[in-house]
Amino acid sequence: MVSRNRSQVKDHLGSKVLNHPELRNTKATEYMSHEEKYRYNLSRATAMLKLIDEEGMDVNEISKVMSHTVSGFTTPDGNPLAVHQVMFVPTLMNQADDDQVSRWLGDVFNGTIVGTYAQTELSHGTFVRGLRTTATYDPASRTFDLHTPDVSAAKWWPGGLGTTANHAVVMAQLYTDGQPRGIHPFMVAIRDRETHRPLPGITVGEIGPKLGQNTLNNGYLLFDHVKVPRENMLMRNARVNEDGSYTKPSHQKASYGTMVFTRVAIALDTVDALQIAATIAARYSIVRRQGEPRDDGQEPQIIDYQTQQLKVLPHIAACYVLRASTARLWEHHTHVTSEVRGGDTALLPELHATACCLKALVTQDCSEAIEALRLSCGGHGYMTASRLPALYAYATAGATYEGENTVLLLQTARYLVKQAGGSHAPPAAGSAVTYLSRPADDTPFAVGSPAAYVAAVGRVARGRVTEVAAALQADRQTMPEADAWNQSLVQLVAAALAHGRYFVVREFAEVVSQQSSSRAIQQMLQLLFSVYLAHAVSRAEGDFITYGGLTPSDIRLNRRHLLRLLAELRPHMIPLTDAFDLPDRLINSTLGAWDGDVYRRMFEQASHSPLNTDEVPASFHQAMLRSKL
Ligand SMILES: CCCCCCCCCCCCC/C=C/C(=O)SCCNC(=O)CCNC(=O)[C@H](O)C(C)(C)COP(=O)(O)OP(=O)(O)OC[C@H]1O[C@@H](n2cnc3c(N)ncnc32)[C@H](O)[C@@H]1OP(=O)(O)O
Ligand SMILES: Cc1cc2nc3c(=O)[nH]c(=O)nc-3n(C[C@H](O)[C@H](O)[C@H](O)COP(=O)(O)OP(=O)(O)OC[C@H]3O[C@@H](n4cnc5c(N)ncnc54)[C@H](O)[C@@H]3O)c2cc1C
Repeated sequence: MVSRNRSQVKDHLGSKVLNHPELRNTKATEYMSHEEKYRYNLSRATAMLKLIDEEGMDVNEISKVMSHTVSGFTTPDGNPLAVHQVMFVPTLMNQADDDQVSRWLGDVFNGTIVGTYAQTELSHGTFVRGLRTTATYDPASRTFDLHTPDVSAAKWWPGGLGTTANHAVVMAQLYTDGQPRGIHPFMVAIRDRETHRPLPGITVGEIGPKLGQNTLNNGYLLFDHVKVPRENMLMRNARVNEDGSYTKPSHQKASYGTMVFTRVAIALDTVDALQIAATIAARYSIVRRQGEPRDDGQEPQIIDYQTQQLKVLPHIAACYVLRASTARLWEHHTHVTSEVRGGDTALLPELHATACCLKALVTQDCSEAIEALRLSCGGHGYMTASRLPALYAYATAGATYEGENTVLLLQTARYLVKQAGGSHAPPAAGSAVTYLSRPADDTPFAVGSPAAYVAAVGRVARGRVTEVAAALQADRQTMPEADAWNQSLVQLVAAALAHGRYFVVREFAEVVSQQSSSRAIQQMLQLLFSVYLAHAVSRAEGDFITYGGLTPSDIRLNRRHLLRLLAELRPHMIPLTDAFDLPDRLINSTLGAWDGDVYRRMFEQASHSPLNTDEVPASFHQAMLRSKL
């Protein structure tokens, strides 16, 4: 199929998904049991998978179908096949060798093999080198023995593992020739393909309810000396030969590639959730009137309160700014992955550093923003039917999975301090860290000049990174490395976030400067950028004084400037969120429908409460009257 651009894909999806015979009719899932919800979400996830197959979509198209905008409609409680699609299949494509790909991929695509990515264990998630599931090679039988030494080493969390998958890519400590070789991926059958019963030696099940995403079907998995053929170790990178000899991968962390891809996908996708939340809050803030009537006799629309503008409008600007940088990261990932497949891993360290940093920055910003948007809807934002709680649950999961955010920011910081100290290979042309080896940009700060703001954001990043690099270097002279690192953790995290912010604003500056199709669009992008920048300064005033070259007077001016910009943006709020092009059925919120008919929808959803079926529910007689006796 010919590759389509973003909006064509959206239109195409709009008709394909919203009119699909197995997907178009939705049910409210709030009152379903855990099992019913799972069945409902699984059957819709399966229909979606078939659609992807029928359409022959490429990875970019699949990323749109899997995006939260669409998957929130197809699988509102979490997609039990998400990890199959986003992690299991990409792991096979990138880490299995050609023979293995041809052996498995047919069955993956015809739906016989359904998989998960089983890495995290009960006692280890972050510290991957500490995983304790073992895979010990026996040259005599040419098999690996997969084993869980005790319950704390049980795999715990993999999505779809609970009751959906029949295979898993298992990350385990490889032992061969009597030597530990580190973490490697193994393709393991965990359930019978026909009966779906767990295979001998396998203990598997679902882990239980969570904050949200309850049909992701997260599971546990234990191995009791399960034999796996040699050919099931994924061998594109490292190899174990028949005699047990070991060939190292071309890059020490080659087997971490799936995590890099998924971090990039999560960063891109969490912006989708923010767009939905921003649309809901914007529409509600227009419809909702409350307060002392004004001269026209009407109570004010809540968006006309300055405080409400601050709660809502900067997050609309963030949707535009974060969308640009995450889309850029996605393209960059595609480029670096093809280089790596060709054997050139030079760009991998920086891709890893950028993916870690953006995944963390975006999920942190978006979950904080969605919570602010929920609060901006007052009491009604607390209702499930507003959709805001589920959007929050989705975004905040992204702050933990695929690398807990603090841990990921420390990975970025590690790269940055090495760059600042010159102890890493110099950055390639076009690198995002060249600013660290150049003099600081001394463009004077001026309220109203985006370029001056971008320069200040750059000075904050540079100042943060060089300061913590120097502190770390000094501490290293007097204490062990681990203690020196620990002394600087908080500042390292702040430095990585500041670097991420600089990356984001530079990318958007480029988008604004390259936009040439319409003057009006360029002006609107400039206004959005100004709001984002002024808000970024207002969130980190101390940093901008300490490192950014701003004076207390600049800070005061920026506060006023931000409020003026918000008033300027306010009339454009609805067109700017309409431009996300989200049909009501995809938004699925009582507060966020296009027609603004909020109160009727709220009543309508209340009518679904099973407690309203009878005037007096049976429970009253069973529980309350009895307790009076
Ligand atoms: C198709 C798109 C659709 C969009 C839809 C999106 C929907 C989203 C739904 C997805 C559902 C997600 C489900 C969630 C799944 C999971 O959570 S899977 C489990 C994920 N787990 C983690 O992320 C664990 C985090 N921990 C780590 O990654 C690592 O342990 C660590 C913190 C990076 C440390 O690793 P370790 O091996 O201990 O590192 P060191 O030995 O200390 O070495 C550090 C050096 O290695 C370099 N490095 C580390 N990682 C990478 C990498 N991935 N690539 C390249 N290089 C790497 C690092 O930079 C250091 O280099 P040097 O400084 O040069 O030494
Ligand atoms: C919804 C969901 C889905 C998931 N899906 C999967 C899946 O499909 N497959 C899979 O394998 N896993 C999955 N996971 C697991 C997930 O990847 C881990 O939970 C995540 O990587 C965090 O690891 P952890 O739980 O060990 O956190 P911990 O590392 O225990 O974090 C606890 C605290 O310790 C801090 N901390 C830990 N180490 C350091 C350090 N070195 N320096 C500073 N602070 C540190 C953290 O910052 C955090 O504050 C999923 C998790 C969730 C919530």
